[in-house]
Amino acid sequence: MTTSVFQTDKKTFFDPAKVTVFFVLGGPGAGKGTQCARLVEDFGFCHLSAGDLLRWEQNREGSQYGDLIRTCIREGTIVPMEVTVNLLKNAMSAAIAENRQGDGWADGRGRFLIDGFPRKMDQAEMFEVEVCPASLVLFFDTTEEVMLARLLERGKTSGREDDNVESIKKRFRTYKDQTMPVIEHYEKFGKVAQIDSTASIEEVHKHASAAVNKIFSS
Ligand SMILES: Nc1ncnc2c1ncn2[C@@H]1O[C@H](COP(=O)(O)OP(=O)(O)O)[C@@H](O)[C@H]1O
Ligand SMILES: O=c1ccn([C@@H]2O[C@H](COP(=O)(O)OP(=O)(O)O)[C@@H](O)[C@H]2O)c(=O)[nH]1
Repeated sequence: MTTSVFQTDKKTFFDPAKVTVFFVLGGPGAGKGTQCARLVEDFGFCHLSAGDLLRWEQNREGSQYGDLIRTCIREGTIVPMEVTVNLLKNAMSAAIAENRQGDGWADGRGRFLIDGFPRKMDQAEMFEVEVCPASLVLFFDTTEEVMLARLLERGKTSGREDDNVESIKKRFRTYKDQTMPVIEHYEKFGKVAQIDSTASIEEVHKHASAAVNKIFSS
């Protein structure tokens, strides 16, 4: 059976006013996923990686988007926003319906780290209209040299089709052209915490955790 990712239509199954969202951005291999895992331990976030959701949809039996997603990921381009935003919405609804326990999850509330999203201005706009505004963008920043080395190392075991030099170069280009303007947009609103992710995992985590704490204690 072919089921659509658009099952929530335009409605969300949760109260956006009760939801706290942090976007997590940075170049490919900057350390977004690694830091999200640590922040989940600290703050009880639900970590949703847009890339992981797309890979899941790509492999889902009956998905009409499998080929489209596979091509975009290999070419380092961005999957049309409707697909990604709806996957995120569905995953957020499911997390809230799970009745999670812990910090910030009582009474239909939820805390989300949305990792690797929004990668392009149109996605940011659609998410803010259809779901909710983000409280903060955690921006993990390092050099292409560092990211390349990390991705090639990760590629030895990740099994990801895009952890190879050719795809990585294309992802760097997309990041510069499409994602940097998103970060610049949020900077204008004072909503970016820029963290140098060249340092050790522990050191980067200290800064990320402090940035999140600042929001929750304000
Ligand atoms: N601060 C760090 N120092 C060294 N290696 C790191 C650091 N952060 C992440 N890594 C490693 O770099 C690779 C890419 O990190 P990952 O979190 O998957 O990046 P992203 O989600 O931004 O693509 C992984 O293999 C990870 O273990
Ligand atoms: O909102 C998103 C997030 C990811 N992707 C695609 O998924 C790939 C992998 O993204 P992920 O965040 O998993 O990896 P990263 O490149 O940050 O390591 C990207 O290059 C894009 O092709 C996308 O189209 N839209």
